[in-house]
Amino acid sequence: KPLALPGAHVVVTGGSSGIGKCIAIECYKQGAFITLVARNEDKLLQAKKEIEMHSINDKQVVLCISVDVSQDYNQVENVIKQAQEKLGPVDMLVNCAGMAVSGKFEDLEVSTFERLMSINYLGSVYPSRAVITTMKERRVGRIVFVSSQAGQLGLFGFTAYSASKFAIRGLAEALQMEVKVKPYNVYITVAYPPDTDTPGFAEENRTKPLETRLISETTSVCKPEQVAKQIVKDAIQGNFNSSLGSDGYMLSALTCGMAPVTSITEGLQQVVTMGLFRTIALFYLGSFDSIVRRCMMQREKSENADKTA
Ligand SMILES: NC(=O)C1=CN([C@@H]2O[C@H](COP(=O)(O)OP(=O)(O)OC[C@H]3O[C@@H](n4cnc5c(N)ncnc54)[C@H](OP(=O)(O)O)[C@@H]3O)[C@@H](O)[C@H]2O)C=CC1
Ligand SMILES: CCCCCCCCCCCCCCCC(=O)[C@@H](N)CO
Repeated sequence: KPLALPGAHVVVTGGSSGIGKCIAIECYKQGAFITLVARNEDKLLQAKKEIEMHSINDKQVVLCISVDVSQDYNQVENVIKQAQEKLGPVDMLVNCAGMAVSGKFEDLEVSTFERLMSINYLGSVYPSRAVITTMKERRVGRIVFVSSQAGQLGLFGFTAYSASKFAIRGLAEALQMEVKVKPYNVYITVAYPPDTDTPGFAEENRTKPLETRLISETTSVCKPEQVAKQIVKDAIQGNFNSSLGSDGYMLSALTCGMAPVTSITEGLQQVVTMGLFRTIALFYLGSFDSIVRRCMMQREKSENADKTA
């Protein structure tokens, strides 16, 4: 039942940087052929070189495609066709292209809501839509969506980002029910990574509100290699949920809702731990509220000091 990566064609959107690049490396190390999809060509070529250093045989190929996954469906469909002509039908698609912008609701531009929804949500719909028919016909396939812990709970500063990451889950839950029926043999995975040390994370931190930073620090920053390993493992296995670390585990159990279970053990664990994790969550929520209150008082204080000065 697990997908065999040797010789498989894996497409990674956002594969030129951060988590996506590490996912590509992880698959390449296990013998896959890779298509990287992102916009900037220099970054793509740089990543290709880096990935190729991990080859395990001399047949392996890394193909680069420069396209914006969030703009035009026909364009996305065309580049996927090109990739399939060169490396064969897509066995696994990893939707990792995405970005985060944080700020208070009233401080975010309206265009930021549109942009994050385009990149994080529609940018996952288009490539998936372009590969699904062939996957169902061939009765082989994995589609991975990279959401976020911020796609499991809403938090201060992430009105635009959390919504776009929650949307991915709705898509994945619905799609999963369409494809999992045995004959199709297509499996959907949603990953919920914590803060991860990537170029995108460094960029996002330059404008992050203090509240968002302090609340996020509840979970520690992970290495992208570690996150990638877990995601690839869960995707190969066909697990619907992919999370990392003890807080990742707790969050996924707590927010399982009507998500499908992959094993009886997973279902039993959710049933047994739900009450306990909700209790723990209430304490976390209390601490988040007090962070927000403290920051507000701090701000008022410094504003008053400015006025008197
Ligand atoms: N780092 C973190 O803390 C976390 C990240 N995530 C999610 O993981 C994913 C990857 O994050 P991370 O590795 O940090 O990001 P990076 O910013 O390091 O990399 C983003 C990648 O996506 C590509 N990309 C961005 N926009 C588009 C687009 N419109 N079309 C095609 N490619 C695009 C970028 O290339 P280019 O700009 O050249 O197009 C780049 O390859 C994102 O979806 C993010 O939300 C989830 C949880 C935590
Ligand atoms: C039982 C309950 C356990 C509760 C644990 C709560 C932990 C909350 C922390 C939320 C962190 C959000 C990280 C977002 C990462 C991300 O996507 C950005 N870096 C954007 O890239």
